[in-house]
Amino acid sequence: MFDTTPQLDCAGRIVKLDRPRVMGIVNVTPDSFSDGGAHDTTDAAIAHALELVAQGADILDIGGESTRPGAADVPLAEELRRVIPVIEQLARQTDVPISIDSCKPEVMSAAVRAGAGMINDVRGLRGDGALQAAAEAGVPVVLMHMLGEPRSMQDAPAYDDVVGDVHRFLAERIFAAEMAGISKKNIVIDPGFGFGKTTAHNLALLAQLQRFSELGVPVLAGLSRKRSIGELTGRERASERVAGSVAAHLIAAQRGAMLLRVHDVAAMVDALAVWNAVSAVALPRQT
Ligand SMILES: Nc1nc2ncc(COP(=O)(O)OP(=O)(O)O)nc2c(=O)[nH]1
Repeated sequence: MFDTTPQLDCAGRIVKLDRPRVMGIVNVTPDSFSDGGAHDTTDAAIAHALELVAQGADILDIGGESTRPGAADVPLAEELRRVIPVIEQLARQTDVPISIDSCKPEVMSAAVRAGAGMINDVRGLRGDGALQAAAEAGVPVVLMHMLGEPRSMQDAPAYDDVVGDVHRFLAERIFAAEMAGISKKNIVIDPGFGFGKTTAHNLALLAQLQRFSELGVPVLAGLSRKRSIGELTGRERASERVAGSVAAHLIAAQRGAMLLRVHDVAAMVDALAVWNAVSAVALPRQT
């Protein structure tokens, strides 16, 4: 019997989308908003990545440049220095698919050559050469919505209709990716929580997340430890936003998200264990 379950083929490493999957965040940066400096050497990043695998991560997302509001650009050579050794060594130590979180086409290409099987671009492949690099890499891509640039995106974000505007943007990026030769089965979309959005905007996007599944590709949600979670819970410190982040990602899963991008993998895996068990319960037929 042919298995028709959707899946992502990440350079031979398969992510089955039969249930929400957990993407573990590995920031090889000194300044990431919630864990900057914690894993910013090759050895520390690899150790952290393997810990996330042990906690149940289905994908690892390796990033060498912070995208937090106000973040400075990282030069190409420095970003390559940060992420490529991690990906090369990690790919030999785990079978878990590896995603590269970068906007630079040269980093995307080098990362895939080094063993990455997914490209995650917070700019939705809008950079010069990014679509071509991703098409040539032939791996799944995550297209995310961002309003403006990290430096200024949170200054005063405004939309006529945030859900409609983000929906249109992502539909356009899917079209652009397909025109560049990227197969639709290799496309994931992401509304970009916190990337040029107020908490009200993020709540509208989460409340109506189901609408994005209309675009016919898997949806990724990334709310982990973000400022909006802090505002809603009163948790000033990012590391104290685990429960709020898990709650938000469960709501995202309930509204169609198939990939959940989180720092706190063990907590998310436990929450999904309960969610999956309830989802598997056969409901009495409505008479
Ligand atoms: N697809 C996707 N990628 C992302 N990359 C980075 C961040 C920001 O989180 P983090 O990586 O923890 O922080 P920083 O960018 O400061 O390293 N959020 C997303 C997201 O929501 N979706």
